[in-house]
Amino acid sequence: MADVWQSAMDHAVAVARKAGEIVRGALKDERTVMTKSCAVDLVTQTDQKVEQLIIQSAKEKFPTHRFIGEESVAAGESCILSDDPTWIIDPIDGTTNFVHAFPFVAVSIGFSINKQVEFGVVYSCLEDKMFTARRGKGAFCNGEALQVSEQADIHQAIVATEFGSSRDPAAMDHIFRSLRNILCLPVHGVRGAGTAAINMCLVASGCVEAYYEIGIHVWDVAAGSLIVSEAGGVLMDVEGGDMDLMSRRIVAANNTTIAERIVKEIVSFTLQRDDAPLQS
Ligand SMILES: O=P([O-])([O-])O[C@@H]1[C@H](O)[C@H](O)[C@@H](O)[C@H](O)[C@H]1O
Ligand SMILES: [Mg+2]
Ligand SMILES: [Mg+2]
Repeated sequence: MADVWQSAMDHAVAVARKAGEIVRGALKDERTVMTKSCAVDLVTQTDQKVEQLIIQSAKEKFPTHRFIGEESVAAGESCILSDDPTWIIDPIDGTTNFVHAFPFVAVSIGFSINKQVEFGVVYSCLEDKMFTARRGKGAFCNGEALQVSEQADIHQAIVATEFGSSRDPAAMDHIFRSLRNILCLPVHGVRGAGTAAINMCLVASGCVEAYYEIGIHVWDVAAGSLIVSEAGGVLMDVEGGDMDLMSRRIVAANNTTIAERIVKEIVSFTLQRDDAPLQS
């Protein structure tokens, strides 16, 4: 049988590369910065332009597909994951990095069918690394197969996380308590690239053992989640159990031992789900 989703994946790779060129070009110009939910939740015209490019080009080729895009949702579109083929787009993951020219910025495109990610594309545009994964077919970086680290001892691990873009004092409290717990296990180190998608690609590449965060959105992690699992890693909720793409929480690790050990140390909290009904 013909591989019906391959042409969508090929298109995602091509448009992510084009988007990356736009991002690299925009770094040469002054960037106009706007804010969304709070003073540190940044967006630029490049985020919006890149999202439009990805959605328009995919809509032309695949008119029946659905789209969830970070900047479209910010503009009031709904964020419901249905069983239909759906493109889940973060046009610039790492907008704060982009604004400051901190060199980790990604274009992230996940594609789901029946609420399951079928392929994921993360283009780390400043490193020129194209991460791809297809369900059941492995994960790759610039065509080379990826494999997670074999480390099972948390004391020998590097763990990635982020502070996110909320400064809600109660949430910060939980975040710092989790961070302290994990640092003091001790682990070898804690790192953060400033982009959820690249952190997940680092797990898939075997450079860090795990990444966790509470506060991410579906567009930050849809593509990366498949890249991690196809590289042999595992996904979990921060309280253990299955990861839920719309729950805004994730643990992505090289194996279950490391994931469960991290879960024990996370002081969890809940946020409004991505698919919560829009408030009028
Ligand atoms: O806003 P954006 O740059 O696309 O995405 C953000 C980045 O991935 C950041 O590392 C993470 O901490 C936030 O939770 C995300 O929202
Ligand atoms: Mg993002
Ligand atoms: Mg973004």
